[in-house]
Amino acid sequence: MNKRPASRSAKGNRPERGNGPSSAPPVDKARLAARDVLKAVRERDAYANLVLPGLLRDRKLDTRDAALATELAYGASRARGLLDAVIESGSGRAISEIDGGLLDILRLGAYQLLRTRVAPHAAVATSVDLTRAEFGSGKAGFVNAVLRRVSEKTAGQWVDELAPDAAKDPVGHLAFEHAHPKWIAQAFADALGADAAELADVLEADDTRPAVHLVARPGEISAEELALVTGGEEGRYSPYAVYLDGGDPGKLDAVRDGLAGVQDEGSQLVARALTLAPLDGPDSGRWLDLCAGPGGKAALLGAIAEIDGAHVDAVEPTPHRAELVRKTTKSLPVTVHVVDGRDTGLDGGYDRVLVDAPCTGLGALRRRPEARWRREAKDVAALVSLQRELLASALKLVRPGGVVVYSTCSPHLSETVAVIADAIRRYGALELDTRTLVPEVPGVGDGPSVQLWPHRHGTDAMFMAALQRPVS
Ligand SMILES: C[S@@+](CC[C@H](N)C(=O)[O-])C[C@H]1O[C@@H](n2cnc3c(N)ncnc32)[C@H](O)[C@@H]1O
Repeated sequence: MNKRPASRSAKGNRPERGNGPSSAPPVDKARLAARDVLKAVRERDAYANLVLPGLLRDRKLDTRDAALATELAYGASRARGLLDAVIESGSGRAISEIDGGLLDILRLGAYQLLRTRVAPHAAVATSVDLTRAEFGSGKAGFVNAVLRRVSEKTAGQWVDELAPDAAKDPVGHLAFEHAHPKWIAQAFADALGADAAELADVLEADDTRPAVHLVARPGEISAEELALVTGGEEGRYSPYAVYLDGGDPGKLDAVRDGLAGVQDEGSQLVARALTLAPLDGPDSGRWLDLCAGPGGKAALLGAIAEIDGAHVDAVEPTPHRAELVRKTTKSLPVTVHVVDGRDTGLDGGYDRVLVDAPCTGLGALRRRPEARWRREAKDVAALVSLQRELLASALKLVRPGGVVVYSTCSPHLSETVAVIADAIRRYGALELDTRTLVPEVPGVGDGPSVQLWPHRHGTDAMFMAALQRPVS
């Protein structure tokens, strides 16, 4: 099991009183913030990465406390399945029998014990303090007893004791060890195919905080200039990408002024591939983004369209997401349509159509800490039928000889190659060698489609395939 980077011990964290009895001992700000994130995720299905930043701001946590709160909140959210198995074993109770408020604290404590270098006594003591402050001494005794039992074994020993047998169920074993639901680990193994030996690396990459990727808007600023003004590093693959080590990209002048945006390099490659795809016949400049919200790819397509003298119609049925597309594409040759991509009412004849389909998002789990425990295998079927309908609609809207690029931020085979195979069978679309549209990127699979991976490329696990509508 991987060890997280050093986290500071409880000592030195500035204490704060919880909501409990005034005689309760103080609890530190960072752990209280992390606990409140776990609580929001559990009680109101909140997204950890949306709750935490506001909370850090409102409570004015200093840099060190904010870093610890982030590490604990995100880490415990990601590792939930593993932590719960250990807590069940340590408490002798099913998770469903443990009060939710105590469970948040136990998860936080177990995470510190198993996956950080926080001193065990500090992990236990701060959890007990937090419990006593909020729930009283009786419950604090329970938390103390459970965490002491958790601390009796290392992470590796817990895995040896609780994970499925590696010889009989290798995927189940790795899934447990790397804190992923087995169905997701299996989906990754299926997509890796002959390279399934890389499964541990993919799972590990999901637990690694991704670098911030910026996109330098073509026509506004070059990646070289953006790297210079931000102190970042030019991307390896996309000519528009710049990597940042950290910090708040929203505070960068280039982002505030609209010269650059935050966008995973894989997404940049997808939008660019659409503009590079060979057409049968001339490009009249009619481009369509059929699933545009919140507008990351539409903005890059719009910027390239401006240079190429083209125009982008951007479709998004959800009004508030359509508004986001409008904001990101302001002053670009992009028209937003708040309609369903399956029935747009738009005139066909487009040269290039992007279907960046709604999907399980399994390829972007590193960005959404709790997402892996929220998604269920049964979600896939409904998404696949929507994906097929959207791709069918795109193939009607594109002109003969025009190109549709279908993409997902998921490597799940049902959402990727199976959707493409279905479209080829039903509509006679011709599949292009999509690898030629990302010529600088190695290791994208055996083709004709392209699969990117976080552990190989540092991008989200984006899939893309280019289909051409036959001329006759
Ligand atoms: C993966 S996101 C697209 C991300 C976007 N291309 C970007 O780069 O920012 C999928 C989008 O499809 C939208 N969507 C869902 N159902 C749709 C439908 N029936 N027609 C068109 N878009 C749909 C979702 O609201 C969501 O905004």
